[in-house]
Amino acid sequence: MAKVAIVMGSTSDWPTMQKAAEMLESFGVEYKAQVVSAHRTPELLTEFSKTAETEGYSVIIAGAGGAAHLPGMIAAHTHIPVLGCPVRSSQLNGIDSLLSIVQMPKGVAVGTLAIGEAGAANAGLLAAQIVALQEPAVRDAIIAFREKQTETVLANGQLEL
Ligand SMILES: Nc1c(C(=O)O)ncn1[C@@H]1O[C@H](COP(=O)(O)O)[C@@H](O)[C@H]1O
Repeated sequence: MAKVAIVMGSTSDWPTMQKAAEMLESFGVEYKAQVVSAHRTPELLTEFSKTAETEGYSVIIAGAGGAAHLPGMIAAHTHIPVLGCPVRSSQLNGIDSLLSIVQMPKGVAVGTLAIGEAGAANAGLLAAQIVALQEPAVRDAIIAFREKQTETVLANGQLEL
């Protein structure tokens, strides 16, 4: 089965990025999580990005906060799709992370998700949807998840006002 890489700039990002991991687990998608920083471990970033394909990854989820150059720098080194997760920062509440990730120059793409845990969860969902193009079992699990979600919302929406 295709693997998903979850990388993050710091261990402090894990509570957010864990939401991506949980989503992938719920669909039975194999993943590996690790810390890689464009700023603090630049050589590891280059090695990780250049070997991602031979390591069997088909999607990379990259989360970082503040000056969040990680997703863009990974995308610069590989053609594998990169999903960028802006982690909420303490100073600017994640607006800095979002703007750092989303404003890529034409020709190098990062698919940017929303700030924080919901965005990270959706990165896991989107990565699973990409994997599902080749994996019928994952496709079935995603369809079942969406149907159950719709049923729950409809059931909970019966308010007596
Ligand atoms: N934005 C980046 C990068 C990068 O983009 O390469 N490396 C670390 N960081 C971010 O710095 C924040 C604070 O990190 P610490 O909590 O370790 O001080 C984290 O949100 C991390 O993603």
